[in-house]
Amino acid sequence: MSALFDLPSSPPVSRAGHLLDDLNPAQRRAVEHAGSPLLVVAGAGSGKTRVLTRRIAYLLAERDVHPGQIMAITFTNKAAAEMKERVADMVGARARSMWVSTFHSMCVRVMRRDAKTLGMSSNFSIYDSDDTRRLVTLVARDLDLDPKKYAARTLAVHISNLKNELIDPETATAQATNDLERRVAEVYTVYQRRLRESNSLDFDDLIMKTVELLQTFPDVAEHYRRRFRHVLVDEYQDTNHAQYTLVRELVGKAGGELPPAELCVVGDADQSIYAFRGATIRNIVEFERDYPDATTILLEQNYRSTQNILTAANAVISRNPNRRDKTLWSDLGEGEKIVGYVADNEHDEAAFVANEIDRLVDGGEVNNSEIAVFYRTNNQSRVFEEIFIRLGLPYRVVGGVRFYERREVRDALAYLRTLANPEDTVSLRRILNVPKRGIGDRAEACVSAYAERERISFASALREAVHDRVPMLNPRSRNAIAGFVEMMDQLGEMVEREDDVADILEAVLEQTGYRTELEASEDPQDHTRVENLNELVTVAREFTELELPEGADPVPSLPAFLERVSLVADADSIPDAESDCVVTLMTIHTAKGLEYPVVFSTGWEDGVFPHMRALGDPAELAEERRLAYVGITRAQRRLYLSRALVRSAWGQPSANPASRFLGEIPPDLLDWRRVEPSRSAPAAATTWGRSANSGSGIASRGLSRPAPGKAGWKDAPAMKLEVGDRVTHDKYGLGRVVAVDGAGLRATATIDFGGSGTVRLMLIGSVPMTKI
Ligand SMILES: Nc1ncnc2c1ncn2[C@@H]1O[C@H](COP(=O)(O)OP(=O)(O)OP(=O)(O)O)[C@@H](O)[C@H]1O
Ligand SMILES: [Mg+2]
Repeated sequence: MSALFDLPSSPPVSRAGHLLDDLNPAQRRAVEHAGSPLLVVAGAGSGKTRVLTRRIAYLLAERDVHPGQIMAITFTNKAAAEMKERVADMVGARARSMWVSTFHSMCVRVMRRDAKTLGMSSNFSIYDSDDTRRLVTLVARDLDLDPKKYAARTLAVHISNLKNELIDPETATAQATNDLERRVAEVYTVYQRRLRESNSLDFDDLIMKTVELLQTFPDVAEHYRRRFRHVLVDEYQDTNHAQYTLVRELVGKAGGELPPAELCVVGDADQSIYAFRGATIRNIVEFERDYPDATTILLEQNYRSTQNILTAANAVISRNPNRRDKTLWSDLGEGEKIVGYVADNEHDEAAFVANEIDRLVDGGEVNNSEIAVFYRTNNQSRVFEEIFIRLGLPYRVVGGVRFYERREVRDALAYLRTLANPEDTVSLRRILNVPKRGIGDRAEACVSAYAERERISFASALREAVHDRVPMLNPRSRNAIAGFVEMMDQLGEMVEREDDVADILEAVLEQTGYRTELEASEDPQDHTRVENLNELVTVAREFTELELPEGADPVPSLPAFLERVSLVADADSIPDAESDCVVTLMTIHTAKGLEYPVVFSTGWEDGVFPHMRALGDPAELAEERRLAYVGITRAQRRLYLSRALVRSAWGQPSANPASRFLGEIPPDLLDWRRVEPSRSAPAAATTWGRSANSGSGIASRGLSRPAPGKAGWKDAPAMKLEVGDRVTHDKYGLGRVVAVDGAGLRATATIDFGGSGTVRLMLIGSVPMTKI
């Protein structure tokens, strides 16, 4: 559920009063502000996105700005579509001529129009991370690099980092100071040349080339600056250097013939969670230096969450060094306590979440669509899916292995991409022998070597092969290539005629024999593949039937379709609250900007969250803590934090201590439904024990409790503790008692063990703990 673009929708707004009525004074100032660059900085849920959307409406309704003069940048395509829809609700169809999109979609649009200026053709392909890796692999192989020493994935990350910093291959080469950097620069140089020969751009190029275009060709920059008089950016804390520069170029500088465009950015440095993509809070922190006449507005009231949730979030984030402290408050009341749960293992954790969802929904408090389950990494979704399926609980997983990443779908799209852009070598080589048609690796290598030697594209080299000009090629391969080229030419005629993309796709699946081969297969997986391909045809059919926005240039459906599928991101498949009544499962990264009445945030274990990688690295740990802050602040009314004592990762059960972030939440905000049983406190097993996996061998790791009913434990006196007592525990070390509950058999103490977290322990039995 995302209630982010909640403009008043009926009746159409025409008075400023209506647009400003339900804003607080600071928000109102941000909406009304005119002239100088504007930065709105504020913590989570304080209405930043609301201000941005409302500002657009205000510009149109009250400042006579034409929709065509507005460019707004959101973090996902879905957010962009929603924002646009809301504004269209208010001002009618003319809102359609605004550009509201992600950075990437915006750049595709610019590049389609102006690629020729950079010497490229406008039918370029967009390489996603998988294509990028394939091309890097090919390049590294051609350069004879040892794949063990230089993994394609790593090289690709380095190249991406360079591009995010707008460093071109020449500069990278000149700046390289060690062996790795030199290798990276070498691969980058060839990789970039190959991209160009393939008439393709990777994701990072979309931004970098657009910057290059604007910086190298003042008349092009001038065109966009004249057009876009208002630039608005949401989630500014997650922009990288390239995106920052792009915004600067679009806005233009003071002192020129044209005054700079009005810039409005909103963000929260505490929510910067994309450093691994080069995002830097520098952009937000130094906004006032970048734009000396800037105005900054702070928002302090949070309208999303209850105070308990906010206090917990504030407590966690306040542990980060070098941050500007913010006062964020809510008048929604204290609300429920945060529920904590310590599970035996990940199955137990999932069972707890599922039962609790059942209980909340049965009780009529919320419906499924108001509930989200978060985890740190995608692979954690599986156990939830298993149990949700078993219980018949409707859900949707956002992200993970996506439809467009499936092999058969990628193959089909590679055909379409090759048809749209014959120079697209990665796509062409992918489908050259799929389905098998007798063009083996050796033949491919001969063609590739010839292409490289003659400095022609792989597609041109294939044509040369048909005319027997490629050496070392045997006649059978040559015939196979001739057959392939002829088939592609025939399909290419459909593209020239601008047939519907769905018809072209159908023709591809039939003429290549791809579908027939899968249908004839005995493997049940192949039948699923046929279904996926049929689904792709349906997507294409729907796309063809989409109504064109008013005033939009009619574009042939093939390139437009390919562009659409290239830019689909995880977050674009977030269910709509109104139409899909499902529980949403996703990573915390994907949940950025969203809000849900009930949030289950799971896997709060050191090594899981914070991620293993971050444990020894203060900068990464700070980023994980920001992620914790983002996770907590998605919750409106109820927040559950859970962890598992043992979790299987890569087939191995491993015991994880509590996430250190749990220990940073004031204990009085937490209601522990189940605590970690102390090793010899078997009562926990009888009182709460509900391990979905007991007897799975995990007990041998010494984490399970002794079987209930063993002699002796009931007779042991309960340890006497009071709030404030200091204790030392065999496992957790030093701690301080923060609460004591129950008596006799039910006596428990909640103890703050600092870095090891806050734990509620049974006091009966021989607790491995001493009062000091
Ligand atoms: N003045 C207001 N009155 C009532 N509700 C408001 C007000 N401002 C914001 N809200 C509501 O508060 C919630 C959070 O707003 P919004 O999503 O815009 O915050 P944000 O600062 O963008 O959050 P995040 O940092 O998570 O992106 C939304 O449901 C929004 O409708
Ligand atoms: Mg927001």
